[in-house]
Amino acid sequence: MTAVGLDHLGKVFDDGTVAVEDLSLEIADGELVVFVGPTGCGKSTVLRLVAGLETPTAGHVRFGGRIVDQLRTRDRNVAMVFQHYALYPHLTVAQNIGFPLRSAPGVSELVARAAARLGLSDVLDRRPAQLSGGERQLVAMARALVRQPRVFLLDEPLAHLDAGLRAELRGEVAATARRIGVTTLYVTHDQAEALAVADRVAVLRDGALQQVGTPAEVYDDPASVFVAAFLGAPRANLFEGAVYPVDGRVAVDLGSQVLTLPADDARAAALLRHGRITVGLRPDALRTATPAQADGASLRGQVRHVEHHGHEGIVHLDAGGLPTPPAQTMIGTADPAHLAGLLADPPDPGPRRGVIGRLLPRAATPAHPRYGLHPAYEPSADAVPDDGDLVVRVPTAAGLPRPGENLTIAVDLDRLLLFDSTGTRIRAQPRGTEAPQSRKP
Ligand SMILES: Nc1ncnc2c1ncn2[C@@H]1O[C@H](COP(=O)(O)OP(=O)(O)OP(=O)(O)O)[C@@H](O)[C@H]1O
Repeated sequence: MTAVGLDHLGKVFDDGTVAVEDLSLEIADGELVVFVGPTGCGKSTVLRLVAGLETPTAGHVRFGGRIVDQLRTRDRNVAMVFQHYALYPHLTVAQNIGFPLRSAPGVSELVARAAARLGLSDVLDRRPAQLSGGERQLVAMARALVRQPRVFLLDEPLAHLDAGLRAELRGEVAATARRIGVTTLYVTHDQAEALAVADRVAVLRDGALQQVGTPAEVYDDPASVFVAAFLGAPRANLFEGAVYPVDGRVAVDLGSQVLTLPADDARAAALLRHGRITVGLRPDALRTATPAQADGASLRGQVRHVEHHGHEGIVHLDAGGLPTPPAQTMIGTADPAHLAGLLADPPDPGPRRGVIGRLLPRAATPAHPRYGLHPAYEPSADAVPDDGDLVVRVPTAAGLPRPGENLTIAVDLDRLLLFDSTGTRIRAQPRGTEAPQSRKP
């Protein structure tokens, strides 16, 4: 078993496609790291580089401290399982699992052990056609593990299974990798699967590592708006916001509603350096409240629709927020020059005019003295699109609201996620480094 090191790893294909860019990561012996990201972000290429199926154009791959760039795949002792595995239809399960060992001594014992690890002991005499899809996938894994590889590479191993089986098997896959203690790199585009199985999650975007951490770290403490948006379902609510000081507090203006943080909030000083921000609210950082409980940490909204999920409802509210453009969350950061051009010269006519119109500077008011770009919610403009909804989880036991109802939503301010215009998280500052305007008189 082996620690795996990726040192400034890069892969540019002959046609110029940059699949992996300057990726550095240390994966501990026996650790299970899941690479997750949208399609085309370079996940599979990372696995292929580790396996030796591709040659890096920059950087190195290390196994146990030794650079393995020159080693051929078969000399690296890695086992790979792909989404589309191929079992031999005319061989039994036992013969399929033992196939990589051919006639090595002790095959039947090794096969029995690998089968037992994956719960396949009772089906060893069957042929693949007599197995379920999930069992076939487990046979492919057992076959990969029977050679006792140094590194286990799984590329979307469950992607072709239906959702129920996927959820069932992902626990089994993770448990098996941990039981064997083999260092595992696991690729998926399914964020729920990543959070469920990983020791650490590595989030990739456009070939570059965005963040790596335990599932709790990347979910609760995302480094960027992309990571916040990519991980979690329902997705984090993301709204455009403006920040300014007001009455000794810091206002986070969502256009038609304002959240306020006390000036001594550890994030206040950093926040006040940004006029416009993106505000992230995870649905589980919100809960319904009575109007009497409302203070600076609440929002109001009218229920648009409710999805019943058995134990809970997912409630969509119109809270008047202006959604963060997808370009900023999922595809790329909006180019400020491009945005400035649009603001100066909005396209006319067109469906985007309403949205851009709401971004245009509005007249300064005493409450908004310093910043021109407030996301003003204009009821007279185009209807707010559905993706501007505030999404909240409500336990079914508490009784689900009905469309049209007006709700007060308490916001857990400690879990308010704030991002600057480049999508980078605005974090609390260590004491003593606050900007002058946030200091108490
Ligand atoms: N042989 C190749 N030649 C040129 N470009 C390639 C090659 N293989 C992959 N790419 C490109 O490299 C990028 C990363 O591909 P990769 O398969 O690693 O992504 P991925 O994150 O695994 O995607 P998916 O989730 O869709 O499998 C993509 O833009 C892809 O089109």
